[in-house]
Amino acid sequence: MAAAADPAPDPTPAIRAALDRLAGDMPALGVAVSGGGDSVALMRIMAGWACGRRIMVATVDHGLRENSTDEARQVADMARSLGLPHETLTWQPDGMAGNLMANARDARLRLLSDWGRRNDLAAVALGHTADDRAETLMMRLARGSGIDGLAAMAEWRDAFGTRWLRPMLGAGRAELRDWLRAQDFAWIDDPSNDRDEFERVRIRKAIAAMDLDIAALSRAAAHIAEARDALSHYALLASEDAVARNGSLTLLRRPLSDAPVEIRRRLLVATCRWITGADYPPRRATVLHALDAVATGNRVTLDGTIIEPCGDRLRILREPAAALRAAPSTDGIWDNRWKIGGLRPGQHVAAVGFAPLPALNWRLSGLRRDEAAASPAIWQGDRLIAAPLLRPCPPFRSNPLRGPTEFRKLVMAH
Ligand SMILES: Nc1ncnc2c1ncn2[C@@H]1O[C@H](COP(=O)(O)OP(=O)(O)OP(=O)(O)O)[C@@H](O)[C@H]1O
Repeated sequence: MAAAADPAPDPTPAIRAALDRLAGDMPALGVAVSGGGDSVALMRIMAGWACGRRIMVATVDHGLRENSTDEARQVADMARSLGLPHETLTWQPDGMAGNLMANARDARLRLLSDWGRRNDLAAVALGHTADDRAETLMMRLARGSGIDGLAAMAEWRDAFGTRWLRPMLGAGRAELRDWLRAQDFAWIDDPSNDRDEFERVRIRKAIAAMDLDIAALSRAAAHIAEARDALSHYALLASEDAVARNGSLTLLRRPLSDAPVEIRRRLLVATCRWITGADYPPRRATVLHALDAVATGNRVTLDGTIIEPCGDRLRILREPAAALRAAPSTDGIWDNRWKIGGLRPGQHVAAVGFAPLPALNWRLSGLRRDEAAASPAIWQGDRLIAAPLLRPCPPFRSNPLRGPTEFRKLVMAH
């Protein structure tokens, strides 16, 4: 008599435990489901785990494959059968410039993030697995990435204004598919997962050819992530005296210059992102170059900011040229830095600029000239109505979008 095949191991208890750890007290959560095996498994596991929590499902239709609309509909049907509300979010690529996959991923995260905000979701869960983490680690090793890159895929991350959760990093892709098969649950196979022109597919095949242990690679990435978190804590300590004012930041030079280069790099990146609101850090080589210049007492520009040694301090402010390039705003959110209240129809926010400064007597504001030039002003056509940072002018109100808490978050960001 043939021996009965071993039942597929059940990956769900570990994933439910990860969900408890990452999202235990969140009342409402989203799950992003492409229809592939991993995210379908996650949706099914979350439906069973919900226990009174509101779980919503979204699929992004990139329109990049012929049947993408039909696939989104299939996911909607699966969600409905689990009693979960589903929404399809449509991406309209504006041209095909740049790296299509990276553009599609960023667009996907932005659409999902807006969806999460509209629906009051505390976080959105993604279906990345131990295989994804292992592949990312290998890709980044091959590119010579720094520690943040090698920390490949954390269990949670804040980006695009949303908290993303990855509760399945402890589970393997094959294990999840075995589980789905054993339960008779369907999923959609994406043919591009087999196309050699994608770096990830080539790496996946290389890992298989070398018979590398996915779980061990994934654990290595987790260890690197722990080391990265320790560095972030050290950086936070070195920046304890940071002062945020009028959209600029001042750091003490001493703890900075005494710190190892990686700590200084992390601080400069956090500072830059705090000022500009950029989703991604400036390139490593550019940051290291800026650090060298600053160490020798020079003023440099970095990614739309000015970094300036000033006695025992380092000041980082918005570069006026970058502020002048920022799109004029009619809703009050300007240059990804300021929220201006009290705008009337026909008025917009744009940089103060240099020309009108004498009329505003900017010296009374205590701001420096370049700081004043990069600050927000209310314009009617080409007439400057008010510059709230230079002189308070009700009914206009100005609030920076980020304060000291956001700075600390950015130092710890991954
Ligand atoms: N089109 C999409 N719509 C919604 N979520 C998506 C979409 N594509 C990817 N995701 C989310 O991002 C995660 C990682 O994306 P990735 O491209 O690695 O997955 P995938 O190959 O599409 O398949 P799978 O769903 O099996 O993870 C997915 O698990 C899913 O949570």
